[in-house]
Amino acid sequence: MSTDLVEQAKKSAAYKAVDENFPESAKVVGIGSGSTVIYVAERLGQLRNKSGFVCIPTGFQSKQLIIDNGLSLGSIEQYSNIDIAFDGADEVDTDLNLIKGGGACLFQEKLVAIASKQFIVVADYRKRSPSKLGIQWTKGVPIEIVPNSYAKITNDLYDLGAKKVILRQGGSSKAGPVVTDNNNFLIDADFGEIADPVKLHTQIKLLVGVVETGLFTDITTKAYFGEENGQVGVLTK
Ligand SMILES: O=C[C@H](O)[C@H](O)[C@H](O)COP(=O)(O)O
Repeated sequence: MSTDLVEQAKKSAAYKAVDENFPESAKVVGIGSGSTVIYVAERLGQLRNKSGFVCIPTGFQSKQLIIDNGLSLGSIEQYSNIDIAFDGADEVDTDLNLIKGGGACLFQEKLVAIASKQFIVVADYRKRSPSKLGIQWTKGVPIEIVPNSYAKITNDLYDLGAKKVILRQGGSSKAGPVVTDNNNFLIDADFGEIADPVKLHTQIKLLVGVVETGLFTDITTKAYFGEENGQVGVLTK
């Protein structure tokens, strides 16, 4: 698989999503996290009226994207009504449910997403599931947790039917677990193919110590997929 092809797919999806959805009247815009949304920020930075709206970040990387592209930075505390938000996804099912959090940013992403009138997903062709979640993205559902609850939650997730539960590690970049922008830990819990994402999200969310899950259900307005052939596919409810 060519890296150039994937990169071009991300860029095409992001540019088209901005061009087709960004309202001239938008005053508050949510900016997601990850490698695809880089192109959203780039495109927004090319707009003539870029000083006419404020951008709400979903984490450290997102904040840097806003600054680097000459956009105005605001906060969710100042602006809790967002006109439109753009974000990436790790997997999108045919009902526009998502798995997010592969880059450890899911909590702030969900806060911005649910505060937005329109939530537009941008992704490359590898993220599109032919049916349910858990088919394309097999690393598990990312779950942000309060650090000292990880052992208990790990057991609880197995009780809920998880096949594999991993406390995400920093790898060669950090000895020990990944720490999120909110100073929490992340668990990746593999449930295989997810028949009912709303039910699974609810069950996990009820566990003591869980801050948020990477299952985004009933939030997405549209998803843009950069395809291998250079086209962009759009999925709408
Ligand atoms: O935590 C990270 C976010 O949920 C990202 O939006 C997601 O992982 C997709 O990222 P990318 O665009 O790099 O595939």
